[in-house]
Amino acid sequence: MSSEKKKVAILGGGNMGTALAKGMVASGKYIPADITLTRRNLRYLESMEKEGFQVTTDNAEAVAGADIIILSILPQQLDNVLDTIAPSIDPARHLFVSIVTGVMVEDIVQRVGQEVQVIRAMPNTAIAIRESMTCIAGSKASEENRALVQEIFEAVGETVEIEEELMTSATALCACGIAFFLRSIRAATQGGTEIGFHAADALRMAAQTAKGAASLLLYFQSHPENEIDKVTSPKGCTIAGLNEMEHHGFSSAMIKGIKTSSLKAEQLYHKEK
Ligand SMILES: NC(=O)C1=CN([C@@H]2O[C@H](COP(=O)(O)OP(=O)(O)OC[C@H]3O[C@@H](n4cnc5c(N)ncnc54)[C@H](OP(=O)(O)O)[C@@H]3O)[C@@H](O)[C@H]2O)C=CC1
Ligand SMILES: O=C(O)[C@@H]1CCC=N1
Repeated sequence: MSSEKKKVAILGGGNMGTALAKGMVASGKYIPADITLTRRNLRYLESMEKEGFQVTTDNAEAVAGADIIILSILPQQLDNVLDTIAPSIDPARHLFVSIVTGVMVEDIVQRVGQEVQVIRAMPNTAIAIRESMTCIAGSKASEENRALVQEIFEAVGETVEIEEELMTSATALCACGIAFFLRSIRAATQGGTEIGFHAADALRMAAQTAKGAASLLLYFQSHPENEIDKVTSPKGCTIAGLNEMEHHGFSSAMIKGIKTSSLKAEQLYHKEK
């Protein structure tokens, strides 16, 4: 069966669940009626319902009507949801995709049955505009199901297949990474405002500059230092500013932040057990 024909239940229609649903529809491979979103407070899904998505508070009912179940609740909400849906799971039909941070495939199958196929995916919020970097791990799933999940996420951005043991690292680098790069754009905006631009103009200028920097790397497939070397004129203002940032720990702060996020991601589910 091709992915277009599959019915999807997204359990946890919050930030990621709704962004993923919108991205899937924007890809043209799904229509809103194919996708059911669940959450306890349906008031927040009214706009999705108006767009034609199915919405319900009943996770078991959503599972019963779907082929692909996407877990998009918080780590601390997972056990409760899995226990509720366990009786409705048909391992021959259902494919589970978990985007829940810090939860291993083994954690899920231990709760719902070893025969259930589970693939982990770690997208980021750019999935809403089909620009996600999604890391996928599911070496125990069938090739057909892995291809299916890859197809879903390739329609909403770039994908890379990784070993599951690297999933928390992927979370820090790519999912949390959106916030890290956004904060650096905000900082650039603050600098731009201090040197003369209105904040809104500075933000637009900084965001397009950041997009240009990332695009250079992706287009030329080059190393950042190659591109930096082209900007830093001898005795110039770029190297003066860059070195000042490094004296204040710019690279070090990013590296330490990513390591801290990765450690935290690892503890989100297991620490509370
Ligand atoms: N935000 C991000 O950038 C990324 C997040 N992730 C992971 O994705 C998952 C979701 O994150 P995010 O969307 O940001 O979190 P949100 O808190 O925005 O979404 C979680 C949703 O789950 C719903 N929920 C809670 N309990 C239940 C339940 N029993 N049944 C159905 N729905 C329920 C909540 O709604 P209500 O309270 O109304 O029930 C809420 O809307 C997390 O595990 C996170 O770690 C992964 C990649 C990126
Ligand atoms: O902050 C979090 O825990 C989630 C996981 C990755 C992005 N947001």
